[in-house]
Amino acid sequence: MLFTDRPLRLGTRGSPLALAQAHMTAQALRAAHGWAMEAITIVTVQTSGDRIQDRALAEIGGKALWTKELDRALASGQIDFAVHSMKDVETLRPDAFRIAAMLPRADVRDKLVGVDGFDALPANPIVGTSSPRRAAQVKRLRPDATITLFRGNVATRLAKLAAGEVHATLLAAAGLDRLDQQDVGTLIPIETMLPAPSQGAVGIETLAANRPMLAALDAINDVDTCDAVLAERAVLRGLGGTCHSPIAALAVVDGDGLFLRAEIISPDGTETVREEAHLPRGDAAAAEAIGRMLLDRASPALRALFEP
Ligand SMILES: NCc1[nH]cc(CCC(=O)O)c1CC(=O)O
Repeated sequence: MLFTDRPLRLGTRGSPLALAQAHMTAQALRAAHGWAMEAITIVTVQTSGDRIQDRALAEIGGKALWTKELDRALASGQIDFAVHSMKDVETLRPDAFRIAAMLPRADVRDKLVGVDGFDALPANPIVGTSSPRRAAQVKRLRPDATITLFRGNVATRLAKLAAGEVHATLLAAAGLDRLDQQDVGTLIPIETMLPAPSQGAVGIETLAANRPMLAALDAINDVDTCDAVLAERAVLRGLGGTCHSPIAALAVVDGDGLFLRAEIISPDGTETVREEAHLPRGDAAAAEAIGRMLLDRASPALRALFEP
């Protein structure tokens, strides 16, 4: 039985990927609780990140580009819960909100789209990405590459590639899979490109005070995904980093604990600092310490990228 006398309103961004993730979330909840189709209504909310398409997000510098408007809708009661790509959620969230569940994580890897591999790129290739992490990792592999700013949703980026604006671009396998475009691009091994913290994870947020909603969401929480993603986000916190910093981190469940890999990379790709560690699950302090260790071992120039 639904705990309200009206449908629950699930807030999401309006991009095709966000909508696909919202439908997955609604489906998981209906299946877990035996709810009817009508039990959940999807409400789209435009975010600042969706609206601003012509500048690098790192340049805008504003926080919470993908979450602010959804937060407001949650706080004002326009929606009951919200779905996010965890990769786009800031590491420090207001106390009033709670990430109550994560769906089982999808493929965490990046894909190279446009050519079959980095070796197949021509000399002095042009690669489109707006991710500082991907840009730095590409420069590490191909110092002759020029990075060009590439924003917009997955379809927009694929159209720019098809129009010949760049030789290649990078996209998350998770996003392509959820858009039913699993044939696009070539998977890059994590040893070559360690993914962004939280890549491939979908999080569902509600108000910390909304107990029935928290309980309903708990039924669809994937604990392994949640523990891994929380550790990756703790590394980010330890570094003082944001999604605008060249940081990669991936935790995977390993026996009773987690195996965590993390790296920071200079924008020109010439300096990489890496750490690997086995951690207990739920030990945020240990994961934050990995972030600080990376900084301690970085050159002053690289460290400066993380100073507020
Ligand atoms: N920054 C945009 C964004 N946020 C989440 C994903 C993909 C899905 C995911 O990582 O869960 C993407 C697109 C991309 O990086 O290709």
